[in-house]
Amino acid sequence: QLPAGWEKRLSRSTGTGQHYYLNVYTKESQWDVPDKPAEPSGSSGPEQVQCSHLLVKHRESRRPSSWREDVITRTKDEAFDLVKSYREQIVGGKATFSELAQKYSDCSSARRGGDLGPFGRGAMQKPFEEAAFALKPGELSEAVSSDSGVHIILRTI
Ligand SMILES: N=C(N)NCCC[C@H](NC(=O)[C@@H]1CCC/C1=C\[C@H](COP(=O)(O)O)NC(=O)[C@@H](N)Cc1ccccc1)C(N)=O
Repeated sequence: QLPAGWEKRLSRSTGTGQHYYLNVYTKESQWDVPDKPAEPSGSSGPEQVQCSHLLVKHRESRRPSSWREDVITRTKDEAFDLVKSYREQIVGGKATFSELAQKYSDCSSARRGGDLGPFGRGAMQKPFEEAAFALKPGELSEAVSSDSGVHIILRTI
């Protein structure tokens, strides 16, 4: 008899008829026979987060163009330096995240102060997702590099 919240499943991948155990709440699976009731919230943290971001693109960005500049030629290093200076202004209270995102973000979300709305895992590029889901609400990330460019991420919810 399994503890509450677990289902015993037959593994198709191993083919040796091995059983694994599925947490019916989080859909996370494990090989070991569970010895206590399944936790409703998995170890992968929140289901969804809401974030704003400020994106500085560079010449190696997957799409080196934005509403701000038709052809973006700054180098990746210059993008990192810009993002760090924006982060310092925000942390130092010289400007708000929203003001700087509206002025400087190379993402169309700039017009909404960088707000991306709520998203779950799987929506954003991996480096962006990992950084976003590691933040607590209200926390500001360090510079994060994705194929789009260099971001700072503010988790709002
Ligand atoms: N809400 C979603 N699910 N929208 C799809 C996100 C696709 C996702 N995007 C990213 O991972 C990066 C990080 C955040 C923004 C972003 C990239 C680009 C800018 O970079 P570029 O694509 O020119 O390289 N901005 C966007 O996508 C915008 N539509 C985001 C947005 C704008 C306004 C309102 C809501 C969302 C991806 N898997 O590529």
